[in-house]
Amino acid sequence: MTLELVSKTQCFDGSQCQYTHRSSVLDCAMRFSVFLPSQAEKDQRFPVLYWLSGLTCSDENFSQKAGAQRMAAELGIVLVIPDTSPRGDEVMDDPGYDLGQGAGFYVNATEEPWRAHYRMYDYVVDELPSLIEAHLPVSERRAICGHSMGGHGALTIALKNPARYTSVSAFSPICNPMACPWGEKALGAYLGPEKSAWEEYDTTVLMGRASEQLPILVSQGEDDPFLEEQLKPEALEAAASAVQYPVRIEYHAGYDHSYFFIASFIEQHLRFHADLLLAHE
Ligand SMILES: N[C@@H](CCC(=O)N[C@@H](CS)C(=O)NCC(=O)O)C(=O)O
Repeated sequence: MTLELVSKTQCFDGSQCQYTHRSSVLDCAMRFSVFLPSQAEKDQRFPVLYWLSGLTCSDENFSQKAGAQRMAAELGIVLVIPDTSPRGDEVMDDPGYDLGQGAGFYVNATEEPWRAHYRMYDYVVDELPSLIEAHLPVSERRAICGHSMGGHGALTIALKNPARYTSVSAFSPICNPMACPWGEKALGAYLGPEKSAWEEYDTTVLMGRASEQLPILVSQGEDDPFLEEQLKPEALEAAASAVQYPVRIEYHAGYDHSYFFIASFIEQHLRFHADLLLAHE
């Protein structure tokens, strides 16, 4: 597997980079972004925080709007920001913003016409970390965080793979995709009508099946227009309390669903992960 550097920009004495590569899992060319703290060029290996973005995003939204680089540079954490779906002319798409390209939902699709390329779960869990760990100055300590659809991705991936991550956090996650319009549309298309297949990608269900508990932090804006219909943090609270899974859910008055909210609390999330990522290094 080879990586091609497409851009490198100095930022807080480190570098903000974009790479492309051929993904064998997704069977298409993919681009992702990475922030490397300055010390990363001096033979040190750094832990990684994977960021999963939401609907309509590419690797650029978080890189350009969250303002995460200053703290990542100070803490000594590499940020890896994948795209949100397979891409390209040969990849199936949908006219809606909430299905197809930009809306991969971090699942492995089993249904036609999606199954050929839409395998974002395997891409984020296996292929991308293998690539990053083979080519960049990183350790095997990983944490994962995301927003909205990406918050759903981060939580489900961490719950299914607790040994791979030190910690997980989410901004405004889709907590119960089996019971909201975004989730019903995407899971129905990618996984088919059988709802037992959807359970594999629903945080509220996976929480009840977890054999190991990871530290979880969730931040939610109270003025988020998607809060009641799509995000349903109360379903996550109920699922967590039913199995005594200690989830820290913090509500913030006045904040909406945008990157202005993320920018306001990203330092807290980075410090939360740093405490665990750097604890046993
Ligand atoms: N109708 C909205 C829904 C999509 C949306 O709100 N996307 C969120 C994630 S769920 C986002 O991060 N948008 C990109 C941005 O704010 O930079 C749109 O088309 O932008």
